[in-house]
Amino acid sequence: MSLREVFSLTIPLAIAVHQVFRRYEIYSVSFHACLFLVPPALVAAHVSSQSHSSSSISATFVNALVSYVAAIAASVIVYRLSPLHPLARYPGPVWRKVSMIGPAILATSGNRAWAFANMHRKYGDIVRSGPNELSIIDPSFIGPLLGASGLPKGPYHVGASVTPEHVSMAGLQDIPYHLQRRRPWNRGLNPSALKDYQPLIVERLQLLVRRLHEQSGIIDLGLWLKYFAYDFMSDMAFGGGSELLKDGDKNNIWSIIEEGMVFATILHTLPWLGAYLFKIPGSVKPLLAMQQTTARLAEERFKRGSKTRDLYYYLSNEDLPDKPPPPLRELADDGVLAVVAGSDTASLTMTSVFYLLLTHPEAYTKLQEEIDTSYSPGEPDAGTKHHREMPYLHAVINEALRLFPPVPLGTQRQVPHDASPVVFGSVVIPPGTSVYLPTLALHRGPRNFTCPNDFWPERWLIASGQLRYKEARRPPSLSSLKAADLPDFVHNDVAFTPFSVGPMNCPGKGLAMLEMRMVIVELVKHFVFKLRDGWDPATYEKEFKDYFTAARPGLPVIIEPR
Ligand code: HEM
Repeated sequence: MSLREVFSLTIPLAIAVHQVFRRYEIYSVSFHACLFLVPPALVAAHVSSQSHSSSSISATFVNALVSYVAAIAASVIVYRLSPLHPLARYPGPVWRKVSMIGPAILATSGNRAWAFANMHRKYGDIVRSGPNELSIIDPSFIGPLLGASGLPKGPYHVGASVTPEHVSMAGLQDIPYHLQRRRPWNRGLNPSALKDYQPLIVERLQLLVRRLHEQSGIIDLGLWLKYFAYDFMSDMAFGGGSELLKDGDKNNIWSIIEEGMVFATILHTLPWLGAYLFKIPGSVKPLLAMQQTTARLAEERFKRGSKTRDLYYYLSNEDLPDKPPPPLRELADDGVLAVVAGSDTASLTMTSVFYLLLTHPEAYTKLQEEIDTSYSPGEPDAGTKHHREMPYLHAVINEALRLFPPVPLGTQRQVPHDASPVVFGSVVIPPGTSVYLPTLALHRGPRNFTCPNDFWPERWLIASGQLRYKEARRPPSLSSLKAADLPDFVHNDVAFTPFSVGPMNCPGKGLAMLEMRMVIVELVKHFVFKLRDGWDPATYEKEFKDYFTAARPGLPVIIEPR
């Protein structure tokens, strides 16, 4: 039988299989193997049984397999670029419409969130950022898509999990199950739980201040903030167990987290790839190292039982004696969430705050004055009672979160495959579409914020009515203008989403804000920081990378006690 006859069977088969299975997202190697191997095997068996030629069944199978896979690939590409695709009406780069492989390669560079911002500048508010993915920066979509009646999480976390059953609470796509798993997190991060965590911050903060006093010359402030954040997170989540501030990072825990997040980001982009890589020993070593390390912390904590009311006290239902603890597997899967969400994000924001203060001396002086006025010299360390009277502190933190959001792209949502399309006016989001509302692009969009790329804490005071626009200190790009020539002041709070929005947003916001305020106040009270001479401040923005949570360069500073 000729090749032409083999093709006449495999090509229609490939097109039919593509049309049936394009509606499903199945991350199973054995399922994929059946899908790719069984049809060509059937063709080869059929052709060989009919043929009197001398070519072997294995040669026929190879021909059938190659033509079948090539026909599937062609069918996928043609369909994705065709006007028949449900997202055909949305603009976007062709390479993104064709496959997620290009976006996954881009993700390795850490420039994903910046690329989304650029894409929106070129293509507008709604961009097709993947074959079945939209990115939207029209802020009026934030409430409907993320709010109480919003969409479930997208499939991105599934790819970075050892199996689809080992997804942390943050990646659960089934809304009722997600909200059920979320309840103990809400209890463990509510204001009454925070009262128990506050003394832990104080203790670690005093140690941080002591350790910084012992340093001389140039230090990496970012590294010390990572040590602090990790030690505090260990106390808060697992009842202790980490001493980075005392001993340094001997077990390379921060490298384990940072390398693991790079892999996680690639697999977020190509969730099906995870199903393969987790089966190949050594191929996702950094990601496995991160997951195994964090799962071990959670398991050990669970076995120890609670000594204090830490986060796992709530996650294991120890606060609800009538309720049995959840399975150990769930507690272990959430370990990564406690560690990454609980330490990486807050330490990043504190580093951004100091970077911004040190590159904007006027703002640094203003914050120092506010802190010095609020806290009298003899006052006990690390009190929080003045936080409410410190608008500039709040403004500086917000501005750091705006310019350098710790989850730069935000998180993914998806219209379920079996749901109806989501319709807003003329915009239709078909079933199976993943959606991003990219945080960095929203935060740096001129339609949402005046001079969006400038560090200008005063904007928050103007927006809250505490300062008049025309009388406020201005950012460099407005400084030469007369008051009468100033552009309208734009400040769209809805577009400020560092902690996301709705019932699946960040439950750690209150804790993060408390921790960040306490640390910034204490450090500014105790030390004068100066950037190391010769360090190029542009490095920070250049090296601020999106690996789901953000990676950042070190912050080399000289410190002197005040
Ligand atoms: C500056 C600090 C922080 C920022 C900017 C931040 C931001 C975020 C964002 C954007 C999400 C995604 C929410 C979504 O999918 O809609 C998230 C989720 C989450 N964060 Fe935070 N976070 C911070 C600190 C913390 C802290 C200290 C904790 C405490 C452990 C925490 C715990 C969590 C948890 C458990 C989730 C998953 C929520 C869910 O899926 O229901 N975060 N965070």
